Amino acid sequence: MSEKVFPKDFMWGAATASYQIEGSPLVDGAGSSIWHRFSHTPGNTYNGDTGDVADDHYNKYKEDIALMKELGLKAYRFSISWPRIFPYGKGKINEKGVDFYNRLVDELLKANITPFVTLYHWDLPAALQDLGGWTNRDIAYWYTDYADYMFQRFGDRVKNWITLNEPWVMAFVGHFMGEHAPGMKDLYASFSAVHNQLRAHSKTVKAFREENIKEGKIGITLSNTSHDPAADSQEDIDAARLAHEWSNYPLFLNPIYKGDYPKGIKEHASEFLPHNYENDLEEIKEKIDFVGINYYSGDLVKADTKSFLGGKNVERGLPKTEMGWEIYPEGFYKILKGVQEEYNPKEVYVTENGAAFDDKVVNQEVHDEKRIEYLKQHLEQALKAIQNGVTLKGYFAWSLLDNFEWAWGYSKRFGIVYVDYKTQKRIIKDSGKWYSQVIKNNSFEF
Ligand SMILES: OC[C@H]1NNC[C@@H](O)[C@@H]1O
Ligand SMILES: [Ca+2]
Repeated sequence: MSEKVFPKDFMWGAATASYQIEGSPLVDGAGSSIWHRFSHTPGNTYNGDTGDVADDHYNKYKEDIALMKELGLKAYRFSISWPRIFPYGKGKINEKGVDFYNRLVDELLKANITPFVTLYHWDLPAALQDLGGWTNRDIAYWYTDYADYMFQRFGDRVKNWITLNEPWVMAFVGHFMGEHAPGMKDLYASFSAVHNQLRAHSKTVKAFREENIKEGKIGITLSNTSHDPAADSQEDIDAARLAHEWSNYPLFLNPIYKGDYPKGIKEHASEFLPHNYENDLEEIKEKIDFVGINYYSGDLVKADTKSFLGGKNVERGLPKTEMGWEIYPEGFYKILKGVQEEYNPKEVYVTENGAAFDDKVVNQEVHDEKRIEYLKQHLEQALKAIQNGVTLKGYFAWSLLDNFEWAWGYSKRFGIVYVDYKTQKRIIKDSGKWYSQVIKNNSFEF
């Protein structure tokens, strides 16, 4: 393979999530989600933004799939909204909710685009939160029943399944920092949410195997930030390693592949792990078909006794995206290489990578050269990872469309396609045009 071309059949895609793009959160019998509640609670989101309309994808999905086809996407990663299917999380099924995803999947297949379905991208049915949500051990059963029902209804057409999106963010930004739904600030609840998400994930993998879905593959998507020691001192090196074990793929892949939490977590955070967590480790250890890696940025970690796990993030002084995240492409390589070395997954997909910049429309065009530069720098690192033994099979740009960026509302634009929220008009940005050339050439050089 020439040094700039990706392997044949490399899976080029783009990613979105239900609450961020669909709108119509309570239409056609859908139940409320914790993000509907959180965004409707004053003070929680920028400008009081909510997912009530978002990109109106619930109604415009055909137009958006035509856009994906125009871009030449091979695959599309999206999430199913659990409360559209089970308005109360369990029990009563909402056929109209199932219907929406049936129409979406059928339209994707018609356009020859491979669906990659995330079963859970944070919009938990609010009724389950009233029962404790991810801190209630029974959620492992509620989630598995929901997932298994999705396998039964869509398994004939959907072959690639992701159980959870970024369980670390759900657990800690949602239950410790309080900046995401359900808005808790409780470290014990956070580790309980980690543990119950792992239990739910592995029970679901077992149920998936029993469904015998032809050519079916199941994996998990994990968030990652490349953490380097601020100085070449043992305490900074240790702090950076601990930050890696806690906030990156090891927190979940160590239990899944090796049957226990990472060493550093057991040494420094065992008091927060649920009582008798050891009894669940054998069940959590369950083979998966691929690992989904999300990557955006890197930081430096400096030893700091006042911070959780004894480390605080400091900056390198690199250029930043609109999110204030430093642009560190080398960290992408480190994360990809690291996951292969530490757990040797059969397959790896980059399930999210992208950047928010201050996009402006000029004569119906968006000249987002910074985003093209960001994507190119990161694709160079992804190709280098493949050339160094990483079993990387595909890459999903985050995101197809500008959308609801959680607590930041609509103030941060990650799309390769611009959305004018007043008119719901879509404009393919220069980065979208560039990305369609990458797909055509299977290379970032053309
Ligand atoms: O912050 C950008 C993205 N990060 N991963 C999860 C997605 O839902 C976010 O929009
Ligand atoms: Ca097992």
